[in-house]
Amino acid sequence: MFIEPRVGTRPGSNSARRGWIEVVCGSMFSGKTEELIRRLKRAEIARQRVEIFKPALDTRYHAEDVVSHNQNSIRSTPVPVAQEILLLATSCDVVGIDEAQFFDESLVEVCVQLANGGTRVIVAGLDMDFQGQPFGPMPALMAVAEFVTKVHAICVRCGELASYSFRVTAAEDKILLGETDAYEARCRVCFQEGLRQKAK
Ligand SMILES: Nc1ncnc2c1ncn2[C@@H]1O[C@H](COP(=O)(O)OP(=O)(O)O)[C@@H](O)[C@H]1O
Ligand SMILES: Cc1cn([C@H]2C[C@H](O)[C@@H](COP(=O)(O)O)O2)c(=O)[nH]c1=O
Ligand SMILES: [Zn+2]
Repeated sequence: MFIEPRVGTRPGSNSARRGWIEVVCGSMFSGKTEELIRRLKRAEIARQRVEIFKPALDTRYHAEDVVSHNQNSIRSTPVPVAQEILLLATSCDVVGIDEAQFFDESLVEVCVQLANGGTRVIVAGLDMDFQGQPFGPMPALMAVAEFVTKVHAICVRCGELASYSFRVTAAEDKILLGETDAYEARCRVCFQEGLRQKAK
């Protein structure tokens, strides 16, 4: 379990407000959104000023709220491009960003600027797409983050830990919103087996 770091409390440490970046990544159904919501709600309990953003294109469960697969939710602001987060996140202590894989690379600079300015930034997103390739700005975000948490789903084929999101349809577009209608959480072995079956 992730325990929030207490910063600026050691003797001699710089007491200026410190920011940092946390990344929560993994496959679909691995609990990224649940973990994001858990961290953000704890920050709200601590009376910190929290803002949550998601890409406007993600309208799966709700136009505005961030909603997990088990229907846990938190209010959010949909934004069309990452730069808009900088305009909307002034004067908050904690910024949460869900479905980060859908933003372009400029999200990395946005997160760095926020953290440099003293904001705690928590980013959740898919580390790999349906082909097992790194997804959008996620690899670069993991590189610049102070904390990276990789969470796992359960492989629906064999019950092992799952790190892959297998697309059960033939669609080839990188972006295809969906749930269990279009994706299965799979382990490495079952994911590769699925790709071989598709290639036949
Ligand atoms: N194959 C699976 N493995 C683990 N959890 C699953 C699976 N399928 C459905 N779930 C549900 O999904 C929840 C996680 O949802 P969520 O946080 O939205 O995941 P993510 O954001 O990573 O897609 C779990 O608590 C569980 O109830
Ligand atoms: C693998 C993969 C996924 N997507 C879409 C499918 C869902 O709408 C989201 C992921 O949501 P989750 O909160 O992580 O379950 O991304 C996609 O568009 N392309 C892909 O390759
Ligand atoms: Zn498996």
